[in-house]
Amino acid sequence: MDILLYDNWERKLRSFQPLRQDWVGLYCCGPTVYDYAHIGNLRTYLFEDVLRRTLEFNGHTVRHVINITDVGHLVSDADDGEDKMEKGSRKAGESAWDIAERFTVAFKQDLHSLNMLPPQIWCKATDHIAEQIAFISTIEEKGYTYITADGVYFDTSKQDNYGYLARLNREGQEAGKRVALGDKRNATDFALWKFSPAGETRQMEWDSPWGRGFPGWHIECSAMSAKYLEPWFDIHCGGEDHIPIHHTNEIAQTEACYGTRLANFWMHGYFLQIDAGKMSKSSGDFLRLQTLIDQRMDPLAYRYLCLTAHYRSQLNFSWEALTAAQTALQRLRDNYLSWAGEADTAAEPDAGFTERFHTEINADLNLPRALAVVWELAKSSLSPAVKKATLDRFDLVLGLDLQNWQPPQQIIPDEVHALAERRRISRENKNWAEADALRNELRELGYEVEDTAGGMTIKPL
Ligand SMILES: Nc1ncnc2c1ncn2[C@@H]1O[C@H](COP(=O)(O)OP(=O)(O)OP(=O)(O)O)[C@@H](O)[C@H]1O
Ligand SMILES: [Zn+2]
Repeated sequence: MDILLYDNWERKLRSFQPLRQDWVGLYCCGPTVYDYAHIGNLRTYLFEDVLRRTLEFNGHTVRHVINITDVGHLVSDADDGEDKMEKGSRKAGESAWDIAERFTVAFKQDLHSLNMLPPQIWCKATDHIAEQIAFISTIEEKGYTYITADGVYFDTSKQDNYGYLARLNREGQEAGKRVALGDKRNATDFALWKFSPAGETRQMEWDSPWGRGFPGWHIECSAMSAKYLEPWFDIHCGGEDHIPIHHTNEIAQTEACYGTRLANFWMHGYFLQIDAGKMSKSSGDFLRLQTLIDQRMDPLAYRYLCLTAHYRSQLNFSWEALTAAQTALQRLRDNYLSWAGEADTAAEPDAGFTERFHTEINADLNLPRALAVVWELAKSSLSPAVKKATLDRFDLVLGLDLQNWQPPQQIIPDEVHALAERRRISRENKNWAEADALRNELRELGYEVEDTAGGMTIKPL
């Protein structure tokens, strides 16, 4: 079945055809690890996870790469200001290397809690300084760079189609920003390598042919995607904010270096909003996955919530919407569990429902409509065994981990524990009448004690 995906380069739905027979290259711009990820960032990774699962559902083998930006992403996307890592390090009172490690671990844990498939390749910017320097050297040899007092810059006027992804109006930008150009030749020029500030030692800095310093933010993605995929690969993803600067500049670099525009498809996840504004790490006021868990929300309820909105529309977060998602997820789990309990034989997924679900996910990941198919399946008159088998198949894409869900263990009140303990002591003292009376008292409270070789267990009746 054809897969239609919205390609932001051509600004239209295109039929997806892999560039190679053996794998599909999928590169997703990763987090800048100066703080915890917020649930907005995680929405983008959830969209990418569903994309990967959809490709796999269609029989493709995906080579999925996520990078970790642990150096070079400046506070301003216009290559000004402090490195977010150095700033985060000061705020946390820890070294930049330590916060990078700590927030990378936390990020991977978040992906795991949301049941995202780990990429085959994780790669971090600071492990690939040599590759980035080599990349810049090639661009320099090809005549696309110039050097200013603070770094090596990419001269965007050398490329006729610079900014095509974002449909940038370059003349307008030049006119508007001329005053703030500094040493840059064009408003859209960007840093490939920044020099360490004179007289200062940064925590993260390296020698290079141009001087001691650190790579610009965009070069890591061009260098690492070429290394782990190819200079020209299938699908490149990120959040919608990456379109005008980060992805535009990645394309410029790769085109200058290899003469290809990096990826065949450019796909972007739209923002999670809060109070009608973008949820943002830099604003300091954001919700983490842990914040939701602290409010007794299941991380997979957030996954469900994200599935209810198309990735190309913004989603406004509210606690009401999350609670509704948690209720819906729980209903689905209860349904699934009851089918699993009734199904005495294994069955094949229903072909008609599977085809409809497949059609929706292949229509540019229309998960809201795919979820509607799920609920129709739940209400259908199919046998429990077939419903379960069909939903198992769908869950390969939904990623709600239905198979592994267990009803939470009931919490046994202290009073019941205390009675059971008294009964244990009565038995130890061979006071059988008292032990029996206590057993009856426990039954009246709705609990059964069982004496086992290893002690006793208490179960609700
Ligand atoms: N509110 C949001 N909703 C969805 N995706 C987002 C949101 N904010 C950022 N993203 C995406 O999350 C991914 C990780 O971004 P990154 O860690 O670089 O965030 P950041 O730019 O440092 O943080 P912020 O923009 O929140 O200050 C990127 O693909 C980015 O486009
Ligand atoms: Zn990137």
